[in-house]
Amino acid sequence: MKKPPFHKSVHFTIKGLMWILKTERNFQIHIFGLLINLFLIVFLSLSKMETALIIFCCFFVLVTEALNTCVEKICDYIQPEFDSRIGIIKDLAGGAVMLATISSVCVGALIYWPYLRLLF
Ligand SMILES: Nc1ncnc2c1ncn2[C@@H]1O[C@H](COP(=O)(O)OP(=O)(O)OP(=O)(O)O)[C@@H](O)[C@H]1O
Repeated sequence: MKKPPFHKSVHFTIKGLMWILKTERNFQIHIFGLLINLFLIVFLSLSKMETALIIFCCFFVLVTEALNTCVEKICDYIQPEFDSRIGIIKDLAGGAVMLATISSVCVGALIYWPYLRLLF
């Protein structure tokens, strides 16, 4: 198959992201989390390093959620019926999102705690 030109590849990628944004509830929740973090970054005037870490963590979770959705879609395509092997593959992909979320919450707590302690 002929490789599409660069601008077409970008278009397909954006199409994929718009699809997951419209259809996947968990991805929407993580986007909401990103927006809250962007607000806090501005509101608390975080340093460059803190901002970089927070943004990296938010996108780390979004990336794992997108990959988890890919795994789920592939599984549903190749095996729509109940299959314990498919179950463990899906559970593992979901586990990856959970690990990314736990590590991101830890980083967020370490960064935000000193600011929030001063506010309250
Ligand atoms: N074909 C299947 N065979 C066996 N177990 C399955 C199958 N499909 C789903 N499961 C089980 O149900 C769980 C949820 O799967 P589902 O495809 O509904 O994901 P989901 O609810 O959209 O998950 P997420 O919240 O991560 O997006 C899986 O983690 C797995 O344990």
